[in-house]
Amino acid sequence: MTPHAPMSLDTELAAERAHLDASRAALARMRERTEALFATGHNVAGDAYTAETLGRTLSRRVAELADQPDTPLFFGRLTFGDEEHHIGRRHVTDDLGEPMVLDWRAPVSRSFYRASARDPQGVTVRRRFGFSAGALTSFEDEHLDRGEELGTASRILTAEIERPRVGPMRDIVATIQPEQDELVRADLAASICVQGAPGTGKTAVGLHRAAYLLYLHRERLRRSGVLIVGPNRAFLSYIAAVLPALGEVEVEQATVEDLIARVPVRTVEDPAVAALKHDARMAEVLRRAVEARIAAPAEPIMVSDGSFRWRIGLDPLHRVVEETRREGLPYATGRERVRARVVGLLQRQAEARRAESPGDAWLRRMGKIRPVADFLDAVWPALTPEGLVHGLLADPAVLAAAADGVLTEAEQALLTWAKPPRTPKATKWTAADAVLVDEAAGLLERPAGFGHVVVDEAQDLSPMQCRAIARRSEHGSITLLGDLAQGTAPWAARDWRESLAHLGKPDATVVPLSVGFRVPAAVVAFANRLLPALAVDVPPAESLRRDGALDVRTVDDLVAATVAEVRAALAHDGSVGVIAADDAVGGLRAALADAGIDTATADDVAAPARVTVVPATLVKGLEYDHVVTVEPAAIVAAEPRGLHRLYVVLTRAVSRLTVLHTAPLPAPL
Ligand SMILES: Nc1ncnc2c1ncn2[C@@H]1O[C@H](COP(=O)(O)OP(=O)(O)OP(=O)(O)O)[C@@H](O)[C@H]1O
Repeated sequence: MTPHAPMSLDTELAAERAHLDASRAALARMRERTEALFATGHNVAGDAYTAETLGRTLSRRVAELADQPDTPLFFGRLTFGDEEHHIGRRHVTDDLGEPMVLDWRAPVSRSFYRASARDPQGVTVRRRFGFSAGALTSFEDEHLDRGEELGTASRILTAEIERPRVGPMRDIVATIQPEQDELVRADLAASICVQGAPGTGKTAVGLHRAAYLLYLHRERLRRSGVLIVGPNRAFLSYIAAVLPALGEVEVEQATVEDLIARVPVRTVEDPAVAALKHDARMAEVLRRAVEARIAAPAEPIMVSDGSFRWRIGLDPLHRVVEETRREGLPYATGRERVRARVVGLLQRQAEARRAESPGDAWLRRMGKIRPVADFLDAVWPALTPEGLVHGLLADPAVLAAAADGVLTEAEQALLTWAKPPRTPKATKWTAADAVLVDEAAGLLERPAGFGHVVVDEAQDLSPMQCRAIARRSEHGSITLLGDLAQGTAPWAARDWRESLAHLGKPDATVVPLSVGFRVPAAVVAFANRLLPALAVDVPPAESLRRDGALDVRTVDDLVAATVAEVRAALAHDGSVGVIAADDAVGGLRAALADAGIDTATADDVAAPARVTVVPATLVKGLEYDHVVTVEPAAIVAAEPRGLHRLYVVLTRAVSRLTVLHTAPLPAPL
């Protein structure tokens, strides 16, 4: 588009609306063309494989081209001298292939986020659009060439930040801030760690970075994949719609528990035992346990092969095992390497005696022939990850051998089962066992890795969980997002360097984010009173939001006060989150139901109910427009890192926070 002559605001708004309509129509035609191709795909493809690949590509493309009527197709416009570009969620071209809307990730769009009066990057005017329910309602211009710049004073940014929240998380493409954009557009090769106070946009940055990388490295990342790791299912369902809204429909989103689910978790165990199993020293114990399964050859191999007899003596067998061990391959690969080397020795004898090279069938037969199989089972037996962990925890002698000098005797005693289950199958595994089984699996075989992994709420990962992610990102990069102040797990990180080392990315840069977009200043100030007691070294948050309200009240009857507070909150727009200690949730839900107020659970983001009652342990990463926190003292008392939990709870509010208590507030407040 070329810029028009100066117009009145109304005419200009009308022109922009016309461009929006035309862009929507063009997008619909792009989609129709793809759908038509999809319908005829199997006719044009030469063979079944091509047809299937084409079908998959096209159906993905159809999904990517979906138009969400209530999200604007573009949200900005850049004028570079006599050139103009609308910036939106995806490329839209007219029938001649001319761009009508540029994808926000395109190189040109970068200036929309980064240009400033000081460094205009060729931009003369930056325009932001205001929207309501998909309709264009206003715009705001910054004449960068005249030194005009609104920064965070932008009305449109303020309106977006202060918008009453409802339902699942939305994308922030229209208002990504420069320091966020720098992280979003960091190189694929760069692993970064973002330390940010609550509501500084860490989750948003991680999701947009995934979308950006997929745009820039489409083919490569489609093959290797992008993974988002979040703390729990409620969180994952809360963020699930963001990437599809940006046209990215193929990103895997999982909890660490999903990722490592090789054995069913059927029971819980003593926290001290779990903490020990999450300790990095367990990696060394498991490594040694695997190594201990490799034995020195004790007998030569004799094979009868038709009229021939082959024999491999102890010396060459020793050399085969030693050489393979030194190569440091995953154990299962090593086993196959030993097999291949033994067969190679047989082959050399056969060639010498028969003066011809034996064929593939012979090689395969030798690989499986009894004496060779017996030899392998004796020196390099087949192992399963769960068999290995079972063997370790069931037998104090096996554990002692592997843990000598690594774990104390008391720790070893803590680990071994008092009543060992007879088989791995009969074992009632715990969540921490699953972590050990995954570590064992990584020693046996390298898991397929992802091209990029985004880890949210990373402060709660244990060293062993970090290692599980490291195995899946060995040849890729990571974006680690978290806040040390919000660490609630017993093994929560106190220092990002340590987590990064366990993640295999010791050199990643740690970048702070400190401007908060969620929590109003008054609420941040209240929550920040907890910081000195949390024993972490993090920069405190400052809020962009001057609005919002905080109300801390002593009440006589918690349940009645909660019901009354929720009823009052429902007079406003936006979601209401009631957050209480886990064991108080049932009672509050019942009381609200008795009062005729429908409630939802945290993992049901599509629920029509505006009120959600959330256990304190599930609320990490979520936000509600109005938060009612019930009895902070009970939240703190419920777990060892209860003050950290309370800090998380108090920083969930977007507009208003009400704190109701009967017991005195925890001391730091
Ligand atoms: N640049 C932005 N423009 C508009 N809204 C933003 C921006 N950055 C963040 N937000 C909004 O601020 C809120 C908090 O963002 P987000 O959940 O990503 O923060 P977080 O740092 O992950 O918080 P927590 O530590 O609590 O998990 C969200 O509603 C998000 O959409």
